[in-house]
Amino acid sequence: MYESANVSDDADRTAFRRAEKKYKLYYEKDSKFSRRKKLPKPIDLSELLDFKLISQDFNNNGVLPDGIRVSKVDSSPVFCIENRPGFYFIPGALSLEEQCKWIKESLTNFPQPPNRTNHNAIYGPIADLFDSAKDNKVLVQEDLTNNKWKFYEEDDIAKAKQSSCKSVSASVLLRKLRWSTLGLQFDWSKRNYDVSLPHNNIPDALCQLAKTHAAIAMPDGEEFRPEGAIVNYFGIGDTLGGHLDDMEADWSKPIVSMSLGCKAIFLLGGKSKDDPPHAMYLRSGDVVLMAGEARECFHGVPRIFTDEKNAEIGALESELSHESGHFFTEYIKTSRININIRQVF
Ligand SMILES: O=C(O)CCC(=O)C(=O)O
Ligand SMILES: [Fe+2]
Repeated sequence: MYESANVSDDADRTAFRRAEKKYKLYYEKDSKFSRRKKLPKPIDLSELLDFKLISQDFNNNGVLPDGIRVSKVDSSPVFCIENRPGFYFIPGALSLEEQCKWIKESLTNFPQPPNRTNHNAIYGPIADLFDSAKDNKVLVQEDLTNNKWKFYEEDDIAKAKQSSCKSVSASVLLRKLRWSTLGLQFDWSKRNYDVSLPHNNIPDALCQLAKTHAAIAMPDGEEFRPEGAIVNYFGIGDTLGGHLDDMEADWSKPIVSMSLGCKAIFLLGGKSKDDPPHAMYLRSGDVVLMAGEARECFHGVPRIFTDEKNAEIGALESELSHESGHFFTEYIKTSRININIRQVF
């Protein structure tokens, strides 16, 4: 599912694949700037749905583009796409304060054991990754036979080098953090929930937030039960390939998906990858729900924007640096985090 920049694509077999390729980050090859600074190739953004603009237009003039409906007009509107029943878009659902809170949690607490991350397979459980990165620590392999790793102060690293232990800096590991799992642990190798793995419940505040936003997509009289969540971390050039989330038992229940940090392009395809996808922006604070038929639709993230103009995180950056210092801000300047919350059973 995950890809990094510079991976060459297969043939453009499907409409979904062609859209992924259209929006993905490629760099100019022969730019005169190329030796100093890699220059992203320009892309055509004219076909993107922009729910922030749609929302402004709706609030000011009561008009909607063809094919877009409003599902509920409460304090803020929830938008639907006519030919994608079960898909809901809530622009700016999270306040700046909420965005800051969940960015910080995603970097500090969510990757803590027993929650699993993409690093588990190589290093085993890693505690305190964020603080260790902040303190310039280095993870050193202490015991080759049992694959045991431990953080050391940078100054102690000479010892490790002498004894030719493998080592990797915490800041590199933080940059390479691609996912963590909350609540019931999802096993990516088997693409299944492994209920035998130790786990903590999803934090109450996150459950409450998910329940509130899920309500509009829930079958009448039922309340959403958050049981598992996957946190995706995107750096420059990272993408999430077209996929279905089909390991949950009851597809009438929504996946609640929150966007944090740099703006992204989201592709919502149909039930076949041959169906041309809708492309739309996802900004920090947007919430998307996928329930019912939309659970059967291929979707993915071919692009995040990390340049100042397109990332659209000015307000978030100043709020975050104001309340939490520059380390979180530096991370989020070139990153996007997505928290998607699921009812598993
Ligand atoms: O990053 C996103 O917005 C989508 C994430 C997603 O589809 C997933 O984790 O299954
Ligand atoms: Fe997904």
